Parts: sequence; structure tokens; C-alpha cells
Amino acid sequence: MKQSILVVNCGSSSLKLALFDENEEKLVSAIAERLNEQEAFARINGDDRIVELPARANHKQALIALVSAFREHQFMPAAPTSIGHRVVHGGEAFREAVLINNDVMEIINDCAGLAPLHNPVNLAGIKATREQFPEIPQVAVFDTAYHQTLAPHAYLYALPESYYRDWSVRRYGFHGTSHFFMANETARLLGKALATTSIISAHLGNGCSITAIKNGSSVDTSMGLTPLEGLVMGTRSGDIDPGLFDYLSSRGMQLAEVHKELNQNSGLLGISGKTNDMRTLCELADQGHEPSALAIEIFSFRLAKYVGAMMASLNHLDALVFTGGIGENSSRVRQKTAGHLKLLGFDLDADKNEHNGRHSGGRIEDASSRFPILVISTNEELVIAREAARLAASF
Ligand SMILES: Nc1ncnc2c1ncn2[C@@H]1O[C@H](COP(=O)(O)OP(=O)(O)O)[C@@H](O)[C@H]1O
Ligand SMILES: CC(=O)OP(=O)(O)O
Ligand SMILES: [Mg+2]
Repeated sequence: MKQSILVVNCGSSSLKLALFDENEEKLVSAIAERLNEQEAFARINGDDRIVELPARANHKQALIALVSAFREHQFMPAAPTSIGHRVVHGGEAFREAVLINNDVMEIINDCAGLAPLHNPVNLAGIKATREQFPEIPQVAVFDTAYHQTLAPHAYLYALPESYYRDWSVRRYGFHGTSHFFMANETARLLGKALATTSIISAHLGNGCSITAIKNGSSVDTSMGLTPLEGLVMGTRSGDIDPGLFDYLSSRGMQLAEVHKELNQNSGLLGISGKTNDMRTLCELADQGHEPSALAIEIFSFRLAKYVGAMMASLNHLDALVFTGGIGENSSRVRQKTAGHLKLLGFDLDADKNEHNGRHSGGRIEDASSRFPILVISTNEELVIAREAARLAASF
């Protein structure tokens, strides 16, 4: 039988679907956005036909609508042969992808307190596809799994030890699927074995994180207990002084309000006062909008500091690698970041950087650079599809 693997990525207000065949070719992909809002809509990428959604459609309704559109337009047979789900938080329970059963769902639910914006919607997606395809093997691929190789000195906070023992407070790290893909792609591009490849991988999308990968394994990463720690992101602050909580509470703010501000109204959006979209920020900065220019400066400076921090975990470096919507496309962010890293020996070639490495096999470093610098398109969906097909074979 021909394989078709459905990949499901449920975000807080969006649903992304992709369908792969047994040769790892993407047959079709689709997105539903603004879910649970009046303006909820869905579309198949590269297709003009409307996919009708009920008003205020939720994840389940969007999934049903898109799957029937896939069938109607003959992208998909009656059912896929396996289904892979992105799950953001797997706690310490999962070091790798797993076949989903009731126990697995219970653990994902238990981790929801650590990723309240992500895990509940991930579970909603799993429940929806299980209802629709009860006979089909379903696999969970965790953002946290790849970082389970961190050593205690990297994952523990300097807190009383009971916080970890009793409440599982530690750094988990996220975007592991993307960082894992980066390690493999870099090894392939440099003609090395994964087991001897060490890189610093910067995933810069709406959420942003950076990971030190030593001989193929994650050894340090910028996100922590939740996806709020570390780099400046689209709407998230990244690192702040925890003293801020006490200070803002003395000013009358509630904890829940501060949490919302740090997650949804900070980062590029908060600094610029305009947008979380890096492309728009660059345009605004070019028109002389100073807060937008400052947002790009703070973003790039924080990133550069973290590149330096990640070097503490490595004893050699094969490449600094950029990915995600910003990492793959923003020559300005890469140039500003590298500009802060001259002392460490990073040096960009302006022309190669401007063309996103397109004419130089992804390489954008100058001949004088101490380390290769690469731009690589991430492909989390493909990793999820591979894992789903692999585990489904043992179903
Ligand atoms: N040409 C570009 N120049 C600068 N930034 C870009 C460009 N294309 C996309 N981006 C930025 O990439 C970010 C979204 O990244 P993406 O990886 O698509 O997000 P997500 O984490 O939602 O998958 C946005 O800030 C967007 O502005
Ligand atoms: C974990 C995380 O930050 O995910 P995203 O980038 O999809 O928001
Ligand atoms: Mg993305």
C-alpha cells in the first residue's frame, strides 16, 4: 500500500497540516488561522479554492474541513497511513517520539501546566484526529525530546533543589525538532558524520531559540522551563530580571497580567510598538521609525550574546547556523549579529549574506572567518513525518 503521512501542528490560534508520501515528498499543505475567532479561515497552500469553516471554528472543526478538502481535491486517499503530531512539552517523560495511546495523552496533559499556550491545543489536535481516524497509528514528536541530553549543570536553575525534585522545575528547551534537523543538514552539507558534528543552531521564527550541539547532541539551549526564556522573540520578552515581578506587583499589576505582557505584548512587538513581523520592522526602520530600528538592534545583540554563551559548551565548532523565517531571510539580523562577534572570529561575506547563501550552498562566511556560517531552511514537518512513518511501521 502507498504511504501517506499527515503531519499536524496545532498552535495557539492556528492549525498547520502537511501531507507527505513514502518518498518524503510533500503532497500538499494547509493552514487555518484565527481559530475560535469570528474571522477564522482556512486555505490550502498554493490553491485559490475557498475552504469553508464554521464561524468561530475550533481546531477540530478546522481539521475536519481541511481533511475533507484534501480528499475532495484528491490530495489524499480516504485516510492517511500514519499521523504525526508536533507536541511542544514532553517534560522528562519523552526522550524521543512515541506512538500515542491513552497513557501518552495523560502525560501530555500533565505537562500542560508547563506549556499552557501549547500543550492543550496539541492535545485537542490529537483528540480530533483520533476521532476521525481511530484505526490509524498516531505519533507524538516533542519539541523538548532532543534536549533531554542536557547535563544537570546546563538544565538546573540555581534554585533550592526541592524545586526540581518536587515540582520538576528545570530547563527543558524547545524547537528540538528544528535543531535536530539543523544538525543533520549541517553534517550533510559539510560532508561529516552527525556524531562528530558540533554546531550552534539559531532558530529564529516567531518563537526563537539557540542551541549548542556537541557531536550531534544538544548540550545547551536558550529556552527553559517554558518557551519564554532566552532570546528576544516576536511577542515574547525572552530573559528578564525576575525582580521585575516584585516591582510590577508593587505597581499594582497582577501576576497573570505580567505573564500575558511578557508572552504576548513584549519582544519585537513591545519594543517597536508596531509589529512582531521582522520584515515590516525592517521596512519601518528604513523609513526612519526609531523604535523599530531599536527592536532589531536589541534582537540581534541578545542573539550575539547567546552565541558567545553557547560556545562555553563546545570544544570545537563546525558552523554557526541560521534558520526560521528570520534566520533564513533577514540578512540584516545576521549582519548585525555577526558584527558583535568579531572578537570570537565570526566574519560574514556581505554579498553572500545579502543573497541568503543562495549562490554559495548556504555558506555566508567570509574567507577570513574562523568558523563557517550557514543559512539552512528548517523542515520540522519532514522530521515529524519521518518519525511517524518509522514508528507506525512497528504498530
Ligand atoms: N524576507 C524576510 N525578511 C525578514 N524577516 C522575514 C522575512 N520573511 C519572513 N520573515 C520573518 O520571519 C518571522 C516568522 O518566522 P516563521 O519561521 O515563519 O514563524 P513560525 O515560528 O510561526 O513558524 C516573522 O518575523 C517574519 O517577518
Ligand atoms: C516552543 C515555541 O516557541 O514554539 P513556536 O516557535 O511555534 O511558538
Ligand atoms: Mg515555521
